[in-house]
Amino acid sequence: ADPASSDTGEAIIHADDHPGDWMTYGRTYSEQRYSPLDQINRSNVGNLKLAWYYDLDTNRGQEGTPLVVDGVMYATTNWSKMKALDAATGKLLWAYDPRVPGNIADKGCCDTVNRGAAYWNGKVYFGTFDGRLIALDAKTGKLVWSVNTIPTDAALGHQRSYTVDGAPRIAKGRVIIGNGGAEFGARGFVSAFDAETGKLDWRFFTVPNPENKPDNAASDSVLMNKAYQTWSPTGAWTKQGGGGTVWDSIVYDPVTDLVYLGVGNGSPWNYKFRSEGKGDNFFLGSIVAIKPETGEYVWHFQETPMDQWDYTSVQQIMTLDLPINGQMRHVIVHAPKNGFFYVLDAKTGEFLSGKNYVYVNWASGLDPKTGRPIYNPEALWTLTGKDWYGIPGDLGGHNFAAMAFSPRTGLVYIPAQQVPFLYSNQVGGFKAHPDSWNLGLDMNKVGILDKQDAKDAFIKDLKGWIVAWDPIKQQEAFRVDHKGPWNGGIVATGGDLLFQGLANGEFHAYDATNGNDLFSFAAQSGIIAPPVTYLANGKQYVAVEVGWGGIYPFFLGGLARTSGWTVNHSRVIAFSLDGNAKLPPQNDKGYLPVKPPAEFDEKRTDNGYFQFQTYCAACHGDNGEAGGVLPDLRWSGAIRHQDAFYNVVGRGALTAYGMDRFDSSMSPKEIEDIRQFLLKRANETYQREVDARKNAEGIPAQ
Ligand SMILES: O=C(O)c1cc(C(=O)O)c2c(n1)C(=O)C(=O)c1cc(C(=O)O)[nH]c1-2
Ligand SMILES: [Ca+2]
Repeated sequence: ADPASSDTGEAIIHADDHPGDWMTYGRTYSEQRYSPLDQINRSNVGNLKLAWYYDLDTNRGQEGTPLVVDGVMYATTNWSKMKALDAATGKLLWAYDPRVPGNIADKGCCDTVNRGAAYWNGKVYFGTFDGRLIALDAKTGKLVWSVNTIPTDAALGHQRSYTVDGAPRIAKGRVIIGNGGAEFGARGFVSAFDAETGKLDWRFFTVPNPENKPDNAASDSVLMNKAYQTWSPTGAWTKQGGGGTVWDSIVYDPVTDLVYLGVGNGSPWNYKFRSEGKGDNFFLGSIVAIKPETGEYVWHFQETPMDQWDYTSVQQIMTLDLPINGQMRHVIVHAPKNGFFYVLDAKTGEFLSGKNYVYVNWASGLDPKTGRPIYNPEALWTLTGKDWYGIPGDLGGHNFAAMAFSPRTGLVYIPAQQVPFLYSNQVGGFKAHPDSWNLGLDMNKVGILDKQDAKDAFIKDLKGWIVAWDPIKQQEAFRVDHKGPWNGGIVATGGDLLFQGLANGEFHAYDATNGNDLFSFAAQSGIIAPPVTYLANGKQYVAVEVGWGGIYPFFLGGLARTSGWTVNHSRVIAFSLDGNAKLPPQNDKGYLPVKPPAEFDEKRTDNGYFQFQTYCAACHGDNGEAGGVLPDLRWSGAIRHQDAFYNVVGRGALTAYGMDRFDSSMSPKEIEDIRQFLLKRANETYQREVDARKNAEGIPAQ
C-alpha cells in the first residue's frame, strides 16, 4: 500500500495524541466514543452556548457522525449528501450531492439516512443510498473515484433491494462497506475497496449461496463448509437471499488485527418460511471476525440463532480492555437488538459473559458456557404458529444510536429503549410483494388498531432511557429516563460528561458519574444522531446533527409522537462555552389538519387498510397517521380526488421527492381502496388533531 495511506492508519491508532480531531466513525478504532477533551466539564457545562448552526437541505432523519480533521467537519446527511464545514464557524466550504434518484427511497426500510463518512490520506469516503461508494478530495470536494458496491450477480429478481446508509470504515488502506435490505429480500455481504484506486479487493458474504456454490468470494470456504448446513436447502431464503445484511457496524481492531462485522436479521424474518424452521442460520445475528487483507474468516459468535424477530447484531461493536477474573482481557462489548449485553474475547470470540441490559421476554437468559439464548418456547412464534408480543420488538433494546464508554467511570452508556412488536405469521404461507417489506408477517396485525385499550397498553410499554452499564459486574449502575424511545447516540468526555440529543428536540449534558442533568438546549427538532466533540483553534466544541426520522417515526407514525412532538428542521448545531448564536424562532405548528371530505366508501376501507399497511405504513405511519417526517396523508390534498391520488401513487408524480410509483405493485382499484381508507382515518381523527393544537405540546390524545 501507499506509505502515505498508512500514516492515516497510524493517526487513527494514536487518536489520543491529537484529541482535537474526530477522524473515524467511533473516534478511535475501538469505537468507544470517548473523547479525552475536558475544557467543557461538569463545573462549566451549565454555561454551554450555541456557537453556530448550519441548516441542511433535507428535512428527514439525520443519523450522521460528523468527522473532524484539522478544523474541517465532514458531515453526511440524509439522501447521502456530504457537507464540508469550517468546524469553528459552521461556514460551508464545499458540498457534494451524489444525486440519489428519488424513486429508490422505498428500496430501503428505514428512511434515506446516512450515518457518516471515513477519512484516509486526504480523501473522504461515504456510501450512497443507491449503493455507490464515493471518494472525494477532502480539500476541494472533487470526485476522486466512485464505484457501485452492488455486484450485478447479487440481484435477486424483483426482491433486489440493496441500499447503503452505514459509514464505511478503513483498515490498512481498504475501505470496507456493507449495505441494508433484509426487510425486502437481500443476501448480506461486505466489500473491501482499495482506498487509493477504488479497485475491489475482496468480498465476504454473510449467508450461504442458495445452491451452495462458490461465489468467488473470501467467504466461499466457511459458507460451504460451516454455514450451509445450518440452513434448510429449500426454504424461502433460497429466493429471498437469507438476509444477514451488515448495515451498521464494521470495526477494525488494530490490537487483534481483525475486522468485526455486525451481521443482521434473516430474510424473510419468518424462520418457518425462511428455513422451514430448521437450523441456526449462520451468520444471522452474529459477530463475524475476518482478516483485513483478505476477508478470510477467523471466528464468529452467534447471538441470535434462529432469528425471527429482526434481532440484528449490527449494533455498535466496541473493544475495551477489562479485568476479568483478575486478568486483563481485550474484549468486545456489544448491546445488540436482542437485549443482552455480551462480553467476548476479541481475539477468539470466546463468550465471557452476557446479561440482559433491558427487559426481555423472549429468553430467560444465556447459557453461561456457550452464550446461547435460553428461549421462551412461546417466543418461537413461527414454530408455534401463534402470535407473539415480543420485547424487545423489531427495533431492539438498542438500535443504531451509538453507545459510549468512559474509562474514567468504567461504564458503558447505552441509548436503550423498549418498543414491543406483535409478531404474527403471514396468512396462507409466504408470499412476496414487489416493492414492499417481505417479512412473512401478517402486516395487518403488526399495526396498532385505533382502539383505546390496545393503544393504551402499547403506549404504556414504550420507553426510552440511558442505561449506564457496568460491563464487569454486568449490571446497571444508574439510568436516565427519557420521555419515550428513539433518542440520539451518546458521547462521553474527559470532562465527565455525557452528551445526548433526544427525540423531543432537546440536547442534554449529563454527569457521567450519576446521570444528573447539567445542561439542556431546545434544538427545535428531534435528534437521533450521536454528538461529537473536537477542538477548533484550540477551543472545544460539541456538535450534533439534528433531524427527526429513521424507522421509528416512519413506521410507528402517530404513536412515535409520544416521544415528544417536534416539527422537523434538519441542521448541524455546535456548542462552545463562549458561543453567541441563536436559532431563528420556530413558527410552524406542523401538519395542520385540513378538514377532509365527509364521504368515503366503507366497503373499501378494510382492503385499503391491508394495502396501506403492506405498501405505505413503513414510511407514512401505522394506520394512516404520520410521525412527523413525511407527509401525513390524512391531510394531503391528494386524497381529495381519485385522479390526483392515482397520479402520485400510481404514476409517480412525486418520485423526485422520494415517493416511488406503485402501479406495478397494486392495481388502480387497490390504490383507490387506500384513498378510501385514508379518508376514513382523516374523518376519525380530525377533531383529535385539531384539539391537539390547543395543548402545549401539540400531541393528540392517544
Ligand atoms: O435488515 C436490514 O437490512 C436493515 C437495514 C437498516 C438500514 O439500512 O438502515 C435497518 C434495519 N435493517 C433495521 O432492522 C432497523 O431497525 C433499522 C433502523 C434504521 C434507522 O436508520 O432508523 N435502519 C435500520
Ligand atoms: Ca432489519
